[in-house]
Amino acid sequence: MLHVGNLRTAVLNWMLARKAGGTFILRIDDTDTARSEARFADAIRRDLEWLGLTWDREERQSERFERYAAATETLRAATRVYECFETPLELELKRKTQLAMGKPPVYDRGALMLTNAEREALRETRNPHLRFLLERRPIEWDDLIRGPQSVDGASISDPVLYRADGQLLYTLASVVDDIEMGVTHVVRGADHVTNTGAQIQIFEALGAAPPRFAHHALLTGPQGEALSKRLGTLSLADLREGGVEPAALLAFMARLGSSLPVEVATDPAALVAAFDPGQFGLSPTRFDAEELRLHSAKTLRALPLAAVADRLSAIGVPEARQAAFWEAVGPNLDRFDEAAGWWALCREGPGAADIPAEDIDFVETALALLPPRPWGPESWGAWTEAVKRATGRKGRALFQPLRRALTGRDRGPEMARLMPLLEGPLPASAAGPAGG
Ligand SMILES: Nc1ncnc2c1ncn2[C@@H]1O[C@H](COP(=O)(O)OP(=O)(O)OP(=O)(O)O)[C@@H](O)[C@H]1O
Repeated sequence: MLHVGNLRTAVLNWMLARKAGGTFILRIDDTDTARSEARFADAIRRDLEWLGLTWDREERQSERFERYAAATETLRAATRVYECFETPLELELKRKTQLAMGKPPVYDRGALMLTNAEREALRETRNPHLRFLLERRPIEWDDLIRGPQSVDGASISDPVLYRADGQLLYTLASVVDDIEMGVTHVVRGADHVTNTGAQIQIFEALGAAPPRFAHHALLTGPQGEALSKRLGTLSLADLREGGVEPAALLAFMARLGSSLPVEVATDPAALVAAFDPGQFGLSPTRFDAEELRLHSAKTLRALPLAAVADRLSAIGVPEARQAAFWEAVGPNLDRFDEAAGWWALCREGPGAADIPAEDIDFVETALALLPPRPWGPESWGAWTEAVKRATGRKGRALFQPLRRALTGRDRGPEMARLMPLLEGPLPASAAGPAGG
């Protein structure tokens, strides 16, 4: 399930591709046959579609195993891969010993020291895993976000390409794909910087020029704590169910931690046009779900009718009433699903008026002064003026009970706009339940 951190990667890649007029590829990394299920890929597609992050091509790694095997043979012929037999426990022990001696925990290439006889003996009892042999030299690239980068090949462990159970890992598969699919730019989180050093050598060993890389800062929680998939509330599915507007989430992700402000942007083309990877900083970017919710409410209120017409139809607002309804109710919403309650009020009335005892006589008088329907934009002003003259009440003491009588609520849309939409039955009397 995608979370906001993964989404950050998707949004930046999408903007880069769209701005350059390039091709945005959705690549499903499903080489782990045990863990890969169609429902996860479906959820990813659903999340991206919800946000409008359309892709031009889809590729699945599970259909390309023979390509990865061919690349492995190329590396084998060039003696750039070697078999290792250590168990995870043995590797952990080596790491601990190195750390205890104050050494960096880099794989010691013990497998290269084995004699043929030792190797044969190990093969009898263990399945090997396969490592890529790094050249121990500095690896350099000009990162589109981080600027000139250098990773020392001697400071990283030879990366594992295939695990002992035969499972192919992302490190090799993604390089092979990038070469064969003509990938020009790889944008991903800063957790991949070291990995990029290793992968650049794999590109070169396969005779290909590496693509351009951009590593964005990782998102953290509001207190700087790490985000992880396990923080369920930050999955896209949960944000969607929590009423976050897709346009708001997109704009938030497109700008957070950049030199441009997070603004209400109901048209993604504007975000794409202003995008430049150089605008993003290196320090971790704080993500605050509460800020996102506020930004979402602001975005929702700014959405034009055309952007919400389908959803208004879905809650039963007829086309002819949509413009007036959205004008009245839209500016008052925090999340779209609240609109259904307001539409129910328009259709069905407020139900029991539930007027406080001290206001019952006042509301009784007021209801008798209601102008006849149909109500227009002037009706609220005319009614409240008449009630004011008849009762002498003014300000909050005048308006609040009248709002409550007509809507059953103490807060809500501007009454002058809402009143013409109220078609449902009104309270028959201030004290009793709604009448016909
Ligand atoms: N907190 C984060 N902030 C920004 N980007 C992130 C964050 N976490 C992951 N990413 C990015 O999301 C992309 C997908 O990464 P990956 O599948 O490893 O996600 P993950 O959530 O870290 O997964 P896992 O829990 O399986 O390690 C990568 O580009 C990675 O850098």
